[in-house]
Amino acid sequence: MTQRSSRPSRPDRPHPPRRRTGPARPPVEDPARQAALDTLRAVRQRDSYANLVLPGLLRDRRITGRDAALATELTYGSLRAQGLLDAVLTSCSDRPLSEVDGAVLDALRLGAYQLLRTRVPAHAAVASTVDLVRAAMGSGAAGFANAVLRRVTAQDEQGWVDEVAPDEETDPIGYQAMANAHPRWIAQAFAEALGSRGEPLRDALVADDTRPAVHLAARPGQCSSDELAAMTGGDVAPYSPYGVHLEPGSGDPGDLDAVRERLATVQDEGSQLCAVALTKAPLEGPDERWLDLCAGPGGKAVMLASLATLSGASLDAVEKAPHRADLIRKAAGDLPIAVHVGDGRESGLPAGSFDRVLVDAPCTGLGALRRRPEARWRRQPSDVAPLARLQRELLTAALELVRPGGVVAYVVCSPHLSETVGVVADVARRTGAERLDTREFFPGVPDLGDGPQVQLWPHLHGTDAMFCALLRRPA
Ligand SMILES: C[S@@+](CC[C@H](N)C(=O)[O-])C[C@H]1O[C@@H](n2cnc3c(N)ncnc32)[C@H](O)[C@@H]1O
Repeated sequence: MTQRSSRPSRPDRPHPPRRRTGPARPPVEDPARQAALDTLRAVRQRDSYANLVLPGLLRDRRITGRDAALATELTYGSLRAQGLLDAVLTSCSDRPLSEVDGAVLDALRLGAYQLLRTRVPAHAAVASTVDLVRAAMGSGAAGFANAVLRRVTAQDEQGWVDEVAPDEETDPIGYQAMANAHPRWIAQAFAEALGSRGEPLRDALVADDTRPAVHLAARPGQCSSDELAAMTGGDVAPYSPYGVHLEPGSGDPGDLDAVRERLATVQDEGSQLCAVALTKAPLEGPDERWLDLCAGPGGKAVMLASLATLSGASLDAVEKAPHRADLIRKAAGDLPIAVHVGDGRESGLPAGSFDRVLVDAPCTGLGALRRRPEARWRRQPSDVAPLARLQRELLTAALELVRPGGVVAYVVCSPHLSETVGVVADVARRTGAERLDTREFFPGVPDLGDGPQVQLWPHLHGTDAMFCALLRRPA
């Protein structure tokens, strides 16, 4: 049980300034924090993706080495932890954060993150944040930031969690959600998928809150995982026959020779396993035509096309968004992939004409939150139902496009039951498709539960939380 700390009496809560006071100073000499702050602003104002904005900023400003590493840690960390940071900052401010200027709030989050979750000394975290605020907003805002952050220093992270989280005994999911900086509804969805509220949920949320390794996939037929590991200094992955892991923060993997020369792609090991599983299910009769029904930007299509080429099959790829179809063509290079721009639900491709079909359906992406720092606070519970409807329709279309006896892999990067077993059970019932024991096609991978589907987890497998179910169209 969590003991709630009795809070020491505090000085009056600081009031945020209503408007700028005093002249702004020239930019501070703190390129790492300035880059982090500018990225937070882009994410807040323009709904940008931090992992697209920050690398560009670092490149343009020629920020490298330790400064680049610090900027990355502070940016991604502040975004991941936003809900927890905001709960703490709310406790330290006399008015709702919605009334605090957005630029000041970005800086406060950056400062609070340093205080609660890094080893940056408290005085440096406060002073550097106050400098950033002064440079951008003037001395009134700087005074407000200083007062709020000084109050944050009153406790460490655990102390604040005990204060702002729901009681662990009466609301274990709410407590774990706050302690591990996840929205409650996502922690609830994880708990339902895990069938547990206790240790497994905590382990899953902790792993989801940790910066992941970069995963590479050696291109089948071009390079082995041993060769790729030797070329990149990485480690051969534990489960995927093509996988290599690189340390988190090993730089932009797009700069690696192996990636530039198309010997490897950047791809989560879980995605590799799902694509390979589709190719392993036994088939009676021809095995010549494969289809990727939701293919952009082409990660799994490249893996499938490489394997298809080795086994004498061909790959068609459907993608609804034209710019993502272009990405497939670009990723394919000289691999023969027939790319079709269109809706997978009515692709116009002949029914019953494919031997294997992948449906890597659009989803909430709750399984890849560790790779998209801001995503967990953007997604809403109301996103789930329309996606689940689309997923059912796409899976139904796939079972029409595959020939009798052919195999469909339904894959999502989410453990949410409405997107996973809910979709598969419903479509299998309505179409009469046979659900295969998918675990057989993930050889050597432990902790796959009772089947027949496979749910991977960051805390168990070191992969994104990918879901995969193989179905066979009745002969
Ligand atoms: C999860 S992503 C696929 C990732 C891809 N398989 C890979 O490994 O790189 C889902 C893709 O489906 C596309 N999509 C969304 N609705 C679609 C539809 N109705 N038909 C076909 N593609 C669709 C999205 O644009 C997105 O590119």
